[in-house]
Amino acid sequence: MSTRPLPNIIITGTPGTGKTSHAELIVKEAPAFRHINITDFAKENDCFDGYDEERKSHIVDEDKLCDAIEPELEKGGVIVDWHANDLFPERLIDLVIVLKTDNGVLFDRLNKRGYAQSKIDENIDCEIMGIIAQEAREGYQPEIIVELDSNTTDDIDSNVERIISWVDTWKSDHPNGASNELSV
Ligand SMILES: Nc1ncnc2c1ncn2[C@@H]1O[C@H](COP(=O)(O)OP(=O)(O)OP(=O)(O)O)[C@@H](O)[C@H]1O
Repeated sequence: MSTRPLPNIIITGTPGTGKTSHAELIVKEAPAFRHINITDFAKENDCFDGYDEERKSHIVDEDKLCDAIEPELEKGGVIVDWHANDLFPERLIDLVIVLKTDNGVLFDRLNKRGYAQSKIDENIDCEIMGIIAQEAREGYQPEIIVELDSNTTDDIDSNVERIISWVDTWKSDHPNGASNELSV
């Protein structure tokens, strides 16, 4: 039976909420983890299926992506960084962090990136409606989903501290790792 010695954690949220900032700090504090930015991973593993001109973004072939990432998740210790979250196999995911940012703060971050107004509006609407948290609830058990504020750099520090402390608890609860098989 294959096991993972470290948990897999999804860091998700509307674009600009701070997924990459959190993932990078977690890996700095806990170097046994690997940060996988799904946009980069999809590019490296040829998982794109066309380009959305309107949104100016690549369309990901989710089946291909799942096939490519599954062996990585089976090894454990992956921090998945992506706005979509419910396509990763539930049996391989231990914690889902949904980052939330106040509208005004998010607007400033996206505006600073030079996003078109339509793209800013789309992302702010996504945040207001809680689309990403809803998606997480559809894909995973409620007890592994945690919503955290990401408005300030102090939030990043305290969130990362909380996540590292959760990892320590997970490790003591799973001295032999977690099973990669589906539990029935
Ligand atoms: N909690 C925070 N406090 C202050 N600044 C933040 C915070 N979170 C993110 N930022 C800033 O907002 C910008 C976007 O952050 P980041 O790239 O981490 O977001 P993201 O969710 O990974 O975005 P994307 O989905 O587009 O990759 C960066 O300039 C980052 O420094």
